[in-house]
Amino acid sequence: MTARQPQHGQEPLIEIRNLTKAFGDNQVLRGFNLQLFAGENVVILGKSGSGKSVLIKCLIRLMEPDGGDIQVLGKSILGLDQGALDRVRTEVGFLFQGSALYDSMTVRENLRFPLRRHPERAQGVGEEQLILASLRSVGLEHAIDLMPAELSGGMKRRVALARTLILKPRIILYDEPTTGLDPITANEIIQLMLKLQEELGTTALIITHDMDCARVISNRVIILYDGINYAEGTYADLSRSEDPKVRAFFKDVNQRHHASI
Ligand SMILES: Nc1ncnc2c1ncn2[C@@H]1O[C@H](COP(=O)(O)OP(=O)(O)OP(=O)(O)O)[C@@H](O)[C@H]1O
Repeated sequence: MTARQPQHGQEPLIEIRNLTKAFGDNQVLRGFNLQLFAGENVVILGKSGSGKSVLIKCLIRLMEPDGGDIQVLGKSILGLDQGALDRVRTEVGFLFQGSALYDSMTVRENLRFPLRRHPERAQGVGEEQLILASLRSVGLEHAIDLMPAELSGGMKRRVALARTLILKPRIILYDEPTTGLDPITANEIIQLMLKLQEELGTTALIITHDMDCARVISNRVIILYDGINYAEGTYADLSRSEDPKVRAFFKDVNQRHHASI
């Protein structure tokens, strides 16, 4: 399966304008811009320490930016109070790096957790039905009574994804979705992400180091370099770029490619 081409609507679901963030003298974001349109998978590539996590944390206000603006579904989120922010967060699901399941809870209880914070999502359907439907969408209905310790790494990632999906977010932020998985399991997660894009029409912003993931999943790639959106394009376009900083990202991939022909 390959990434479905999105229909670019008029309004981006997320728009980041001129975002800045520093820690003392360390100016991490220096005017980052991004538009995320309905139905697309956008990958942000950046080397270690370039500010990818800072960017995604600002996007859900786990961290306050110093300047710029972040609009989600047409509204600036920077001035929102906690209640309004919680409502926005039901539209923006976040898949944490490493799954972050509660170890002392079963899969069912892990999935019930977000519903307790947002009971309105289960109204008229019922918690159990939503939990089952969400597990079904990741192919893990049978794991409902298991504990996280009984799951493989790939299953944990899928349960975490089901927990994110249960609130039916329009946008999913994936933080390194394939890190720590073997190549076969990583590919299963990538295929699942594509299936969700296809079947549920989700829109995704994906932070990754994994060039295979970026190649397969992305409709568009943005390179975060020196605190800005340094380069942008399809994976295929960027992989042919003459810019030395962009080429550095694709060097290993291109070498592998040339070695195999
Ligand atoms: N809470 C913080 N306090 C001080 N400095 C921070 C904080 N969070 C991040 N930084 C700094 O911001 C910079 C960017 O960090 P960030 O974690 O966003 O990088 P990254 O691109 O996600 O890296 P990686 O790919 O290794 O996860 C780093 O120099 C880091 O030390």
